[in-house]
Amino acid sequence: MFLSAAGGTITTALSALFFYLSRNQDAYQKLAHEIRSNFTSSTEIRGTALAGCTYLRACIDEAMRLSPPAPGILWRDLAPDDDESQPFVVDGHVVPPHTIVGVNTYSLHHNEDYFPDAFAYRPERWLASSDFSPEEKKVMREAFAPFSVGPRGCAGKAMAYLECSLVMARTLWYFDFESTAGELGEVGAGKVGLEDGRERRGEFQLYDTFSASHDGPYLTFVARGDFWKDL
Ligand code: HEM
Repeated sequence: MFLSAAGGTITTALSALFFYLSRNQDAYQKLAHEIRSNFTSSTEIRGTALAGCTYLRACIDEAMRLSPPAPGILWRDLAPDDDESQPFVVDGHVVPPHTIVGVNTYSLHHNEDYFPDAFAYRPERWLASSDFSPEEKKVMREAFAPFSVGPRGCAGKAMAYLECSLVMARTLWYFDFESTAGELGEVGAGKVGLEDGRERRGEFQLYDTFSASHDGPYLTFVARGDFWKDL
């Protein structure tokens, strides 16, 4: 359980992050600038300085919003020791005993009522300084649930953010990257002619098994000067 919770989810989160950054130059340039101006050597890329990279966090959250590593429905019902003499009420609806209920995370994250411009990769929506109103930001924050919520939510959330942050920040320290030329560079992307809902080229495609699986992305990395010699 621990390995499957930690491994598949992290690889999907990182793959989605690389995919969206390779296709959104504005976000890529802002993130590369944040990493390359906040640190003076690769060994500094850790701890509170890394946690303080707000654009990096926004990029990670926006990738997990668009392509949540656990994209399906996390079913719930009353626990055996819950008091069934009291009605189980969800958002004003009485749910009869022994009924399972759940919310699909992919749908939640693409609901225009919660996320304006829901299919666009816009890390700015997570920044304090963004154009979104405080009310819009509050709604988005509350509707964002890649790790689920409550007592059965993800036990590894902090580690997940640390892993994603470290991998992306250190990659951008040592390399530039872009989508690989030709057909391989399109692996993982939506395409006209695929099944309904999979036609958006800019969207990283997920296949919901127990946790999500995916294809690609294939990227080409170019070393930045001589920095790689520290490795
Ligand atoms: C981006 C990465 C990750 C995402 C999106 C994610 C997402 C989730 C979600 C949605 C659940 C709730 C499942 C449910 O309610 O049925 C969960 C549970 C869990 N996660 Fe993660 N996870 C991630 C990384 C990790 C890592 C790195 C670890 C461990 C180091 C981990 C350990 C766990 C464990 C142990 C549970 C079960 C908690 C419980 O049932 O009490 N996860 N995760």
